[in-house]
Amino acid sequence: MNDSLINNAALNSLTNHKTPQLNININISYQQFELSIKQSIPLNGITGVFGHSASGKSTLLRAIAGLETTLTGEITLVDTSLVNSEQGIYLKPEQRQVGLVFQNSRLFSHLTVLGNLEYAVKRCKNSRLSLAEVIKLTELSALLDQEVNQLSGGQQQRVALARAILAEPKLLLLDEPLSALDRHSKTQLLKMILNIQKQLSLPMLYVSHSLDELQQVCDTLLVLAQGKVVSFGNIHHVIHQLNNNHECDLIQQQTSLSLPIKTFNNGHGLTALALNAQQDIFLSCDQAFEQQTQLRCFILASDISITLTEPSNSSIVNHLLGTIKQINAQQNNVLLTVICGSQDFFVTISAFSQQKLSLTLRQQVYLQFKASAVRTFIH
Ligand SMILES: Nc1ncnc2c1ncn2[C@@H]1O[C@H](COP(=O)(O)OP(=O)(O)OP(=O)(O)O)[C@@H](O)[C@H]1O
Repeated sequence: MNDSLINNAALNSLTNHKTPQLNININISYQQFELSIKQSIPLNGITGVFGHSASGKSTLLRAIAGLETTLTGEITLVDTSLVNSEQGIYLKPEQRQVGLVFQNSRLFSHLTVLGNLEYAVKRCKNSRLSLAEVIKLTELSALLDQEVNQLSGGQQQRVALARAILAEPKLLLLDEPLSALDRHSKTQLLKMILNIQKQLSLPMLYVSHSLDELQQVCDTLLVLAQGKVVSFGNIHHVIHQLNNNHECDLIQQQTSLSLPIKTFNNGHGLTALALNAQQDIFLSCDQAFEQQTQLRCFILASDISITLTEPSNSSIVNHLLGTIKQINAQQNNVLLTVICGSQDFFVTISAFSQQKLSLTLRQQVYLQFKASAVRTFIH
């Protein structure tokens, strides 16, 4: 494990003792693969689980859900011991109060939507949530009489989500729930998942290959490589740490932001986000921003360029004054970390341009990027 990538300050604030935790300390050995995870995860909001293929993401979720029988160690969910191999504790999946939604929805194909949901209600021992409430949250009221095999992939995933929620889990595990869907359905379901998380205060662990998806909905990110944790903490901090991690080669280098919306529409189709008291960031306006006060967005490091003087005759709308904090050589490119106010921005330029502009540490520069370079995945 690369300890330098674990963001200790962020970790301490996240693992505040008042927040209930999922404590994991487990080993799983397959012939060709070993998973070795020791991590406390605060049970608030959505925690993303990210990593290359075969890094152990699904194995971790399966271990928490009780579907991996060969593990040793401990898993504690709040104050319930799910696994303690020394004490011989190994709760069955149905005893864990952990819900699981997979990539394919695994519904009962011989039942209608309502039949699938009623089955979940019958199996649930609690009754905090009403069926009507869950149908509303998952927007299934128009589909109740339909056979599930007549539904689209996105509709089936909504039924799977509803069924998992109806079991009233303490933790919901989502394993690539959107990977088979088109972008429109992904956006719709991501919004729904966010809303459900907030309405029910239901903590979630969300596995995805797509950093764009995770960046939009997760508060915390856990990054795995070869069965081990390489990074954990606040989503923006972790993404920024990964920018400088050559070995991982996991992400497109980027600046990840959550910013307040200052002006929804400036009259020219641009939305202004408040970076700080002096500086705004403009992006193309979307009707959905009108409902929001805060926006998650990201800017690829390759979409930002550097000038030494403030551009006054440019069509590019975003110009930010900043100071070079770090210069990281990467083959023919350099990754610059430039601090603007208190926000780090990441910029890749060619080594040739760095030489041409004689860029050095602590130098003041202007960053420039188009409104269209400020990206959002869902609104
Ligand atoms: N039952 C098993 N027996 C042997 N090896 C297994 C078993 N289950 C998983 N593995 C191995 O464990 C490794 C991790 O698999 P896992 O499915 O957890 O990865 P992942 O990060 O979820 O990958 P992907 O993103 O491709 O779904 C893989 O090399 C896989 O072959």
